[in-house]
Amino acid sequence: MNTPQVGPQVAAQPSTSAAIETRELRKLYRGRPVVDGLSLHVPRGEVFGFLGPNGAGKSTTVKMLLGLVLPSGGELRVLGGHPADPRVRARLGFLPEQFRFQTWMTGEEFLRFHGRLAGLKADELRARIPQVLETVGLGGRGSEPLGGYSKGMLQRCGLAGAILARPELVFLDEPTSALDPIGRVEVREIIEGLRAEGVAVFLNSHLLSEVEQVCDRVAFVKAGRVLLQGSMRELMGGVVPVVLRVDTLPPGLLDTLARLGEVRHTDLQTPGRAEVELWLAQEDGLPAVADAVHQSGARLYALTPRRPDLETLFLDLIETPEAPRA
Ligand SMILES: Nc1ncnc2c1ncn2[C@@H]1O[C@H](COP(=O)(O)OP(=O)(O)OP(=O)(O)O)[C@@H](O)[C@H]1O
Repeated sequence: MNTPQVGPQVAAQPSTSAAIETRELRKLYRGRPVVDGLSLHVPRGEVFGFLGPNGAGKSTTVKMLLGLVLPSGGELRVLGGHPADPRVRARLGFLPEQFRFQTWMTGEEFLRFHGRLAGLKADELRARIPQVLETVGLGGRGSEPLGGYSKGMLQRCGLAGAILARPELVFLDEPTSALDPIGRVEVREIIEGLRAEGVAVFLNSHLLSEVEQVCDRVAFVKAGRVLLQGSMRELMGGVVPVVLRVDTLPPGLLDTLARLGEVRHTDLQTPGRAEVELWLAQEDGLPAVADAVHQSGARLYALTPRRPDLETLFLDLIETPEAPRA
């Protein structure tokens, strides 16, 4: 796949408004709240991860943001307007999790159909379709019927459809569920390419490692409420987890490390090798850790800052019965 050129050529309403803004958004099904006072803020050009357990209300939220489901209460603005407005809708892209394809169409026909619905002209589509097929790794396969595509190819084709009309905001619902590891990396690159073009991406994914790598900020939802939202660094309370690997732990080294940060885990299972996970208050603490190891006489083999671990945070939050509300 190539880095996409998908940014808005001419923004319909160039604006400083947020990509998504909701306040106390609610949806009741048969009197039961499934989205229950959801307040979100997603700036333009940001990749936003929307996380939560099954049934948390993620898809319902996305449907409301797309104007496909009517909210029961609260406010929402998408690209500064309402998603029911065709001028706003034309600037949105969407890859649903359960895509139903017209299997008798070829990939190109499918994209032409969606492009025409999005208001693109025939000559624009002639240039644009091969471009997006190339971007999603389907270059040269567009003339084949969708009925003969693999699951991964169909998901790539759906992604091509989502970015075809150069949207300013793209909703991707589990965009890599059918993809192999190479495909996942490629989709990550596409998302990064979208961000570089100033396109906002709203990403629903259960693959937390994927979200961790690509998202600027995330929100955790449970039972239709946001438990927490912020940048990865903010969510971790600003700490920098580091892993250090040494040949041995001389007496006193662990105490010194505990004065520099919080020792979270030690692994002394392997002879001739010790690993310590240390949470530092800031990155500036790293040289002092290296000095402490050196002064203790141990040999330092690795000192690796780690990105915050979303999975640990997710499980902590989701499993806490009365988790705090953002
Ligand atoms: N059309 C509907 N009618 C009645 N209940 C619905 C409807 N759509 C969703 N729900 C209910 O709303 C709740 C939230 O569903 P939703 O699909 O939004 O969750 P989700 O977070 O996307 O879940 P998953 O991760 O499993 O896809 C669920 O309990 C679901 O049964």
